[in-house]
Amino acid sequence: MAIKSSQSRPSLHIRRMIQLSLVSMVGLSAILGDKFTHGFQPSQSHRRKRCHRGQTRIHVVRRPLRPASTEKKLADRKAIIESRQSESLQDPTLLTDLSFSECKDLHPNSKRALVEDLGLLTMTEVQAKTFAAALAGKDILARARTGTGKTLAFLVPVVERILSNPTYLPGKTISCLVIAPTRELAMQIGQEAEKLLLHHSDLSVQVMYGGVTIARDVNMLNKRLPSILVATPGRLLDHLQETKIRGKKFNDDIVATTDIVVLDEVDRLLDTGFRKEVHKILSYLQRKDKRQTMLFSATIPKGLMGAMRESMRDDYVEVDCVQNGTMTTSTNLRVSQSHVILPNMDSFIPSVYSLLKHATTEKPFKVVVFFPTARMVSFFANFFEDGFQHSIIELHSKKSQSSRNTASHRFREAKNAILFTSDLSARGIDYPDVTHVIQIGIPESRDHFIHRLGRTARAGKEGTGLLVLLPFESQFLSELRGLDVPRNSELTEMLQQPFDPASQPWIVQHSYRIQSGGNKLASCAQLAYLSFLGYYLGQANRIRLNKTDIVKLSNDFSKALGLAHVPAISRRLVSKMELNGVPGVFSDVGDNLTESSCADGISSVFDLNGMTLYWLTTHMDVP
Ligand SMILES: Nc1ncnc2c1ncn2[C@@H]1O[C@H](COP(=O)(O)OP(=O)(O)OP(=O)(O)O)[C@@H](O)[C@H]1O
Repeated sequence: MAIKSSQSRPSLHIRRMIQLSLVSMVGLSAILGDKFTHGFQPSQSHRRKRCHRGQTRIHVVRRPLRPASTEKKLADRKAIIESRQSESLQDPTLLTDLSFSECKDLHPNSKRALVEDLGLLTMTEVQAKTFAAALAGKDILARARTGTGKTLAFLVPVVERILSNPTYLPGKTISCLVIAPTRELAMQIGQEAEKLLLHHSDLSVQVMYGGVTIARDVNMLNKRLPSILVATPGRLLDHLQETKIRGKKFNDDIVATTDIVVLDEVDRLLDTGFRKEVHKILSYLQRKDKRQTMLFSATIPKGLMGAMRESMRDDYVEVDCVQNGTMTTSTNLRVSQSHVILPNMDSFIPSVYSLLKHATTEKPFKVVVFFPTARMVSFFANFFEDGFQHSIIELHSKKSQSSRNTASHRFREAKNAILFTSDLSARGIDYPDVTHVIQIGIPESRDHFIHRLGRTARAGKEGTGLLVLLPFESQFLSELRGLDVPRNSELTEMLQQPFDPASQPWIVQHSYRIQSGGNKLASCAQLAYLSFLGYYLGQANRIRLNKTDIVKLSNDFSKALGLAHVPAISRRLVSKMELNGVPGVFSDVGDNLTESSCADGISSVFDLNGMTLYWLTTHMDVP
C-alpha cells in the first residue's frame, strides 16, 4: 500500500523523535515476545517480587455445575449428552466402546460426574488405552492427537488411585502433582479436575501459577492441602524453594508423600525453555521408583525420549494413539488444511484483512489467528480492533493476567469471535467450536504447527487450518512433509487481486496514523518491527537467510506496517542481537534508556530519566 509522506508538517519532527526514542527504550526481553524470552526467565527472587504485585486472584472455585431448577437441569444434561453423541457419530474413530457407566473400576461418584455432569458416554482411545495401566500404578508415556481427551486420560485414573490409597489423608497431603506449561492450561486442567471431583467431597484441587500473589497460594495451602495440585513450573519451583506451610517446608515435608506426577505437554516441559526448572522440580519430589510418573502430549520428539525415560521407571508403558506411527496422523484427522503464500511483504495488512474477512463470512465462526510474537499480536489486534467489522480478542504474554483471563473467557463463551494470539494458546487449550486456525508466519517448529492447528477440530468436530507464509518463508513447507497442507488456490487467487484502499478507508487511516507517529498504534508497530527482527534472527538457519537478509526483510516489514522510517534500536540491543555492522540496522546510543511497552504510550518517554532524544532522520532512509 503506497502511503504519502506528511513530513512537511513541523510537529512531525518532534513526534518522530519521540517515536524513535520509544523503540530504543525497550529492552530485549520486553520486545522479542513470548518466543525469544523463554530462555531468559527472571530469577526466582525477581519473579517472586513481581508476583507480590500480582493483580488477579484466580483459583478453582467449587461452583454448582448443575442449574437449580430440575427441569432446566434435565434439559441441559440432555443437550450435553446429545451433543456428545453427535460428536461420536461424526468421528467414530474417536470413541471406543468402553463405557464409563459400566466400568467396574470407577468409583460411582466419578461415574456420576463423567456421565451425568460431563455427559460423556464412552472413553476415547487414549483414555481406554491408558486406564488399566495407570490404575495399576504403572508409569505412562502417552501420545495422542490434539483434542482427543488426554486430560481425562490422566485425571480419571489419578482420582481412582487417590481414592484407593490407604495412606492418603484428605486435606493433609498432596497426592498428585500435575505440571502444565502455561497458566491458561493449568487453569483449564484445574477446572476439569474440579468437575470430576464434584461428588467426591473429600478430594480437592488447587491451581497455582505466576501473575498472582504467592500469598494467595499460601493462604489456600494453609487452609487445606489439595489432593491434586496443578501448577506451572516457575510458580511451583518458587514454592518448592521458599514456601513453608504450617511450619513445614514445601519441598521436604509437603511433597514427601506426593506419589503421582503428571507432566502434561511433556515435550514442551522438557524442551530448552523449561527443562532446567522441571528437572529441579523433579529433584525435590520422591525418587522415580517411589512415585508414579505420567507423561502426555500430542507430539513426542525422538530427541526428548532420553530425557523422558530418565524421569520414569524402566517398565513404563508406552501408549501411542497416533496410529501406525506415521507422520500424517499426528495432526487431527478432521481438519481441512491448506497454505497460502502472500504475494509480497507490502500486501501484509490487506492480505490479513482479506483472509480474516473470508474466514468470518459464514456464521458461526470462531477464528484463532496465531502470530509469531506477542508484539505482532498486539500490533495486529490494535490495528484490526478499530475498523474491522468484528471485534478482536487479544491474548498473549505481554498482557496482565487479568486481561488474559478476560480474553480467554470471552473467547470461550462467544458464539462468533476472533482471537489474535501467540503460542501462549498453542497447546492444550480447549476452546469450544473453533472453526478456523490461521497461522501467520512460520511457527517455531513442525510440532508447534501441529499443536496450534489442534485448537480446531476437537472432540470429533470439524475445522479449517490455514498457514499463511511470506515468500521468504516458503522453505518451511518442506518441514511439513507428510502432513498434507496443500496450496489453497482459491485464496491465492483472492490475494493476487489488488487491494482497493477506497473499499476499506480505515486501513488507510490507520496507516497514516502509524506513519505520522506519536500514538499507540505507531508504538505498537515499532515494537512489532523489533519482535519480527528478533524472531526471524532466531529462525535464520531454518529459513536459510543471513542476518543482512533478515534485517532487510524486517525493514520491509516496518514499511508494510506503515512506519515512515525504520525504527532505531539502542546500541545495547543491537549488540545483544549481534547485529553490529550489519547493513540496514539503525541504532542510537540509548544505553541510558529503560524498558517501556506499547501500552505505556508515548507519555512514558518524558517520564524517563531526562534522556536525550536523538534525531535520526538523516540515517533513516531505508534502501
Ligand atoms: N470420553 C470423551 N467423550 C467425548 N468427549 C470427550 C471425552 N473425553 C474428553 N472429551 C472432550 O474432548 C475435548 C478435548 O479434550 P482434551 O482437552 O483433554 O484434549 P487433549 O487431547 O488434551 O488435547 P491437546 O493435545 O490439545 O491438549 C474436551 O472438550 C473434552 O471435554
